[in-house]
Amino acid sequence: MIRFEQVSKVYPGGQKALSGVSFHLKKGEMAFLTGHSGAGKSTLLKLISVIERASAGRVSINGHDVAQVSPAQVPYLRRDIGIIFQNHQLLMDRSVHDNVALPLLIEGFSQKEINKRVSGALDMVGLHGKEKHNPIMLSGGEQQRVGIARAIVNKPPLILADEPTGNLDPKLSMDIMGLFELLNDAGSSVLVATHDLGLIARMKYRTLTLKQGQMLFAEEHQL
Ligand SMILES: Nc1ncnc2c1ncn2[C@@H]1O[C@H](COP(=O)(O)OP(=O)(O)OP(=O)(O)O)[C@@H](O)[C@H]1O
Repeated sequence: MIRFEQVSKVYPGGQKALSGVSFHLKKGEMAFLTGHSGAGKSTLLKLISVIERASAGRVSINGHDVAQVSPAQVPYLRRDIGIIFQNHQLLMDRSVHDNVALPLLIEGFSQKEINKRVSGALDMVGLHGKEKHNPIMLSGGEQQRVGIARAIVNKPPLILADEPTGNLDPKLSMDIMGLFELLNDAGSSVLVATHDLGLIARMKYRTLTLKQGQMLFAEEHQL
């Protein structure tokens, strides 16, 4: 599904974020991505979602080299990726319903289908009944869950989550991880970047570890 071959990223200004990173996330696999603050986790997710481009090496999704994807094609590639950002990136002047509906509107679903799916996604993240609220009226953890509902509402084949449980208490964190497991069981590939070693320890998934931009462990089966 996702393959990195000797990928490096240097930001304009010379900040080296990734060096010679190689790994393969298989179709239907769920894995964690960990490492200290600044190790390059967000950068790695941004290269997959083509928010940033690699400085060297090859990033491919389903066998397609993303370097060949033109800026005009990027939105089509992103339709298949549910991205959960650290800072939610919600539209604060729109309702919770409108925020979650966004990926479905872009795909041209009918209003009836949109309402059904939005309601289902909000149920899944425990925000039933908050449709009409404005995100500004919600707590940080609730806003995070709106971002999660938006990322999963169109059941994308790939889910990328950057610290998805950062603002959530342990119970809610496990519920959200359970939700990712459900989506994984239904066929989505899932990559979760997190500092939360406790969370990783509780769940038996492969862990990709970054240290100062280099991949330390990317074994196929690490239990
Ligand atoms: N847009 C940018 N411009 C310049 N440098 C950047 C940019 N984004 C990230 N960096 C740098 O790249 C390195 C890796 O950052 P990245 O955000 O990928 O780390 P991270 O592992 O996700 O950290 P955190 O856990 O704190 O979110 C850091 O040294 C950071 O300062």
